[in-house]
Amino acid sequence: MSLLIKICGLKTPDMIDAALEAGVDLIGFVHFARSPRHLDLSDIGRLIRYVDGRAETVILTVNPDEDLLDHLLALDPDYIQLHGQETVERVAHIKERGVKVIKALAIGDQEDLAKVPRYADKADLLILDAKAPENAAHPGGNGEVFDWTLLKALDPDIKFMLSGGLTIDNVEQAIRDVQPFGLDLSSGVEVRKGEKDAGLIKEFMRRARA
Ligand SMILES: O=C(O)c1ccccc1NCC(=O)[C@H](O)[C@H](O)COP(=O)(O)O
Repeated sequence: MSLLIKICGLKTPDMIDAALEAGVDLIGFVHFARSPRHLDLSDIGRLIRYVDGRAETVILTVNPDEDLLDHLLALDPDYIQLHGQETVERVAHIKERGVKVIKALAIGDQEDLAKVPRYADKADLLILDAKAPENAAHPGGNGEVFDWTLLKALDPDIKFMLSGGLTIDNVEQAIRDVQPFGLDLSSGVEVRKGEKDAGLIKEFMRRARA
């Protein structure tokens, strides 16, 4: 089965077109004010309508309260991605609202693996991402790679998307070494923080699918 690939932090119809042409499966929009990829609700709604079912759509947010969740669900994304400290119970509750949930977990050391099986049982998709540096303004999208060898200790039946610092230079090695179910990336296909590049998207996808 081919790898499931998500690109996060798309902001314009042009870049959505580039991602769709390159064969990206999941298009991610960031709703987190401190991020250079942040979009307000009306822009996210407009871009979800632009995608119009040509790929699945994801709204990424961090520790959303019920009020924000109501607004996000009204935009009718395929997935909500939770990139904060949301509990397993919170994941289950959000799924009960009738949307698929992606849970991102930060992996920095062996201890971080302990929580993975519980979330894997509840979330529709799991992203294993690098821990953000201490002074980071946002918990993801920092271009940091974590030690992939940690994942050797994980139950091989757990499906996850590998994330954190993926680029055209390391994607082939990542696939070879980790053999993930999917890939998730953001800054690796940007020329500046928050600015995606069609050529990098195309080349990343070519190498990932090769
Ligand atoms: O991308 C952001 O700006 C962001 C802000 C707040 C929370 C999460 C965020 N991104 C999460 C993602 O899904 C990224 O794709 C993932 O962290 C990998 O990012 P990168 O290392 O830049 O490829």
